[in-house]
Amino acid sequence: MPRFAANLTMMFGEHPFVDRFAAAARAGFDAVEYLFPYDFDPAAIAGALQDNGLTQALFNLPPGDWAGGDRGLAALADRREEFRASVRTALAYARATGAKRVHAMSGLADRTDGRAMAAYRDALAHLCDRAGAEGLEVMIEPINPRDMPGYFLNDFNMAADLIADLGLPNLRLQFDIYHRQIIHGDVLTGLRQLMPVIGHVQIAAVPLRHEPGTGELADAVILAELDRLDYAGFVGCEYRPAGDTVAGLGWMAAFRQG
Ligand SMILES: O=C(O)C(=O)[C@H](O)CO
Ligand SMILES: [Mg+2]
Repeated sequence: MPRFAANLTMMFGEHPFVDRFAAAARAGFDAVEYLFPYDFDPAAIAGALQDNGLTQALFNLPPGDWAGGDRGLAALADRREEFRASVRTALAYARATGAKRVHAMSGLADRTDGRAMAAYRDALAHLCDRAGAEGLEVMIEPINPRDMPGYFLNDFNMAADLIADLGLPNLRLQFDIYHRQIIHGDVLTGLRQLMPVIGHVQIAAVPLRHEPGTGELADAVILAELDRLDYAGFVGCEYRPAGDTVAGLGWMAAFRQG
């Protein structure tokens, strides 16, 4: 049975961010993820987790100036020191919350640019070293170019090759089923081939990124395949509810019963 984590950036938007933890717990989740906790004190996030009996599955490193268009820093050759500062910040939140994995967004850069690739490799080596010393895994996630034009890591084969080539023991793939379907399709084969390097999975319907089961994929078959492959990690529910979050959770009950 997949262990679902509510994505509090996208779900439970009916509530202010800090109240989404309680809402997720009331809805039956025992784990959460989100993009960025940095508007809040680490102790406040840790308290919200503890008060509601929740595990922190994943969160992202600071992405740079998100409102200004940044989508991560790792592949940005001119932002090396800022990236390294973002590592220190993220690790402080991981320590406070007990999170065991972080996602480093690559940023917007041309994947054929050798300087960007060198910066990315250097950034991942640095992050994996610092995170590994604290028992954490580092995720990299291919993101589809329709949602994020110009994103450096936009291909699952590129991510898998990089993980193999870098050989960093705690560098893993974040397999977002939504992005996989848009970039390549062939979701089940991708899961079967890449399972040895997958550290986190996320799910949403394609193409509208609403509740699983409402799009073009057989999401129940995909989730059953994760069980068949003995995937023991989290499945982040990184979708935008079509309406009220709780009213839209029927897909999960049906899956659990099925
Ligand atoms: O967009 C996604 O799919 C993510 O998981 C990132 O963390 C943020 O864009
Ligand atoms: Mg994702």
